Amino acid sequence: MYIVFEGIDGAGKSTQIQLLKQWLEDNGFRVETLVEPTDSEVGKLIRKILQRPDATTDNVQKTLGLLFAADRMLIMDKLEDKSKIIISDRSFISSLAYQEPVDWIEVLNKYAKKPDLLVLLDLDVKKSVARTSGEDTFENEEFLIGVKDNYLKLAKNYTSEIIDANNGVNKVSSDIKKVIAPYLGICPDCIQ
Ligand SMILES: Nc1ncnc2c1ncn2[C@@H]1O[C@H](COP(=O)(O)OP(=O)(O)O)[C@@H](O)[C@H]1O
Ligand SMILES: Cc1cn([C@H]2C[C@H](O)[C@@H](COP(=O)(O)OP(=O)(O)O)O2)c(=O)[nH]c1=O
Repeated sequence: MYIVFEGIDGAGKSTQIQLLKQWLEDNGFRVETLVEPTDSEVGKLIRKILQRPDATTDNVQKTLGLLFAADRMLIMDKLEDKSKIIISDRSFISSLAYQEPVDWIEVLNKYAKKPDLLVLLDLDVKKSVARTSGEDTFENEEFLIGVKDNYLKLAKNYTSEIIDANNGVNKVSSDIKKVIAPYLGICPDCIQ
């Protein structure tokens, strides 16, 4: 099963993926976690470009769209592993939410694997900006308001669960477990 966590910067993806991984392993599942951008040569270049002051300009955004698509091709084989649950921190859906024009981004990601389940952590933009160091020029309110709206529209195109990420860590984690349990045959009532 390929599960993708999405959400704006600082939504709690990394935090929740670690908690979910531990819980699934405690329930007897084998789990592998991935992150986009990856730690490949392409991913490293992306992280460098993200810190440019002009990262949100049209041309740099189009460059990033190309690079993100190239970067994720390097992990496509890992997503086919049926022996474990793959949980990814971001996916091509991030490109559809952050970059534009969407029709071009869709073509670039034609060969990207679609998730069996999209978990969208929906966080207020003000909390996102407060939580992130503001390193990447993406982490500004006006830009992230658009990204948040894009995610809510995109979620309708996939098997998805939208989680209120404004709650405390444990409440968010419990909400995630409750919605994921049925997909994996775990009894929801067994969850604290
Ligand atoms: N539910 C939460 N409430 C308050 N702070 C949180 C919550 N979840 C995560 N954080 C904090 O917000 C920051 C971003 O969390 P992180 O899991 O790295 O988000 P993401 O991976 O989506 O960027 C971290 O400092 C983390 O400790
Ligand atoms: C994977 C991906 C990420 N991004 C953006 C989202 C983030 O701002 C940044 C990735 O940095 P990241 O370290 O993932 O930030 P965070 O975990 O706080 O979201 O790149 C895109 O714009 N398109 C993409 O396809």
